[in-house]
Amino acid sequence: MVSKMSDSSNSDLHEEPESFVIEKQAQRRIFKIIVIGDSNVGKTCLTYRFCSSKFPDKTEATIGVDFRERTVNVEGEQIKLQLWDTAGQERFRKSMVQHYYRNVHAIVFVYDVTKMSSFENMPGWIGECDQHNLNRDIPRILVGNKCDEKDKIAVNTNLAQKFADSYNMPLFETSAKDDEKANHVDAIFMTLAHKLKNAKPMMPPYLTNHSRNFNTVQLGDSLQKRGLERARAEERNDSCSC
Ligand SMILES: Nc1nc2c(ncn2[C@@H]2O[C@H](COP(=O)(O)OP(=O)(O)OP(=O)(O)O)[C@@H](O)[C@H]2O)c(=O)[nH]1
Repeated sequence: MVSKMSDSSNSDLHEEPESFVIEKQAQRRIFKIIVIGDSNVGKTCLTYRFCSSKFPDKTEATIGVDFRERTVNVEGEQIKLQLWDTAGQERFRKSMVQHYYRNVHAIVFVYDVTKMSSFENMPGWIGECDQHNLNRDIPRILVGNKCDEKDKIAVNTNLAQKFADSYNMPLFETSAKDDEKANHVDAIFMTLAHKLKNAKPMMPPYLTNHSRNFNTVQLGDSLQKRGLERARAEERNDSCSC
């Protein structure tokens, strides 16, 4: 069973005096990344792969949210990525939803490449972020998981890429399960870490004002779906032989 909280650090702090370690940790920037998408797409496995460097033996549907952390070195700075692995099932999300969306620094949207409905639901997840006033400028990444299931692929790369482009997000197709893709999973989160490091300096989440109000315009459902429709239309044009 996966652990609720793990911190895999690549720093060599163990050899430093305790007071120095505490001081260094106090200065360390923490970035909150939420991982969202349908139930069963592999959010828990992806975050576990990144934080514990392995595929979990067994997982159960996430209830509310699980947290995992990993400290990474980005261009000489130790930054802590705090991953919020959110429940995909509506009944396990309800009570926690407000907490997910506070003080978010980056978002990872996950779908299952073997399940078209999980991709088709992406506009809904993006819409949920908009409804909670998440700024469109915060880094976002689209991840198609379970690429190891080569015979079952239902969402082709071209369609996913067009969709990602329409939202200005990078697309990563990967597998939390495939050991050979472990570096790839790391690359996804490290891409975000680099983007976050170079963003404006931010206060750690525990120092920010939780009741902050945002003025982002909320987008309607129809606008959310337009990205998916546009990706589909462009794909039809691409595959037309005329
Ligand atoms: N083949 C394959 N199976 C995977 C992969 N990642 C996850 N799985 C399996 O997919 C199932 C769901 O994985 P989870 O990580 O629990 O999915 P989740 O998105 O966190 O689900 P919720 O907690 O309900 O939101 C499990 O049986 C995993 O073993 C992958 O990369 N490849």
